[in-house]
Amino acid sequence: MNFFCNDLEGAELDQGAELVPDEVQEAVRTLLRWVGENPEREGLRDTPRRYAKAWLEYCQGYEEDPGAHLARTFEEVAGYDEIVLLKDIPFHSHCEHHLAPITGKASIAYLPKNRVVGISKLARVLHGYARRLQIQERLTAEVAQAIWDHLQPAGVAVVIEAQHGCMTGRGVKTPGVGMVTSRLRGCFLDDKSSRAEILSLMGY
Ligand SMILES: Nc1nc2c(ncn2[C@@H]2O[C@H](COP(=O)(O)OP(=O)(O)OP(=O)(O)O)[C@@H](O)[C@H]2O)c(=O)[nH]1
Ligand SMILES: [Zn+2]
Repeated sequence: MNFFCNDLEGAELDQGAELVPDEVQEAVRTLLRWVGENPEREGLRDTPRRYAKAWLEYCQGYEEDPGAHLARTFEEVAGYDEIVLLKDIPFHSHCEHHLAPITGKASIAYLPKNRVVGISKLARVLHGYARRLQIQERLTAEVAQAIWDHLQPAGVAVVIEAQHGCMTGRGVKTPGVGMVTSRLRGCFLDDKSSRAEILSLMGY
C-alpha cells in the first residue's frame, strides 16, 4: 500500500506536492498529545507529515519482491564453484514489536552450482527484507531462503549481528549487546568443514 498514490481524499498537499492522508497525520498528532506534547507548536507542526513519510521509507521493502534482484545471472561465470561471500553489509530495519530501529551488519554467502549473480544483488535482497517490520530471525531466514530458491546453490549461509533499539533506549536499557542469528542451508548446514570454513571467513 502506498499512501502517496492511494487514498488521496482529504490529504494535505505540502510544498513537495507529497500527499500524506489527514488520518495518518492525525494519528501522529494523537500520539504526540499522548506523550505530553503539543502537536500545534511550531517545531512539531510539520512532524506528522515528516514522520509518515519516514515510515514509508523505512517500510519501502513492501513495495518490492526482494528475490527478483536475483533473476539476472551471469552465464560467463557459470562454472565458478567456490564460495562467494559479501561480508559485513550494514543495514537498518525496525522491530515489529516496538517499531524501534534494528541496526547491524549481515554476511551473506553462497556456494554456486550453476547460477552466479552480481554481488550488489545480495545486498539488495538484504535491504528489501530489512525495509519491513521484522524480527531478526525472520530477516535472516528470508534472505537465505530467497538465495536458496532463486540461485539453487550448493549452499547458502547468512549471519546477521545487530543491535536492537528496543533493548537500548527503553525496556531493559542494555546498550552494546549484539544479537547474532544464522541460517545455513545445503553444504553449509550438512558438512562440518564447509560450515567451519564459511563461519571462519565471516569472522565467527
Ligand atoms: N527473538 C527476538 N526478539 C525480539 C526481536 N526484537 C525485539 N525482540 C524482543 O521482543 C520481546 C517483546 O516482549 P514483550 O514482553 O511482548 O514486550 P515488552 O514488555 O516491551 O518487553 P521488554 O522489551 O522486555 O520491555 C522483547 O523481549 C524484545 O527484546 C527480534 O528480532 N527477535
Ligand atoms: Zn523491539
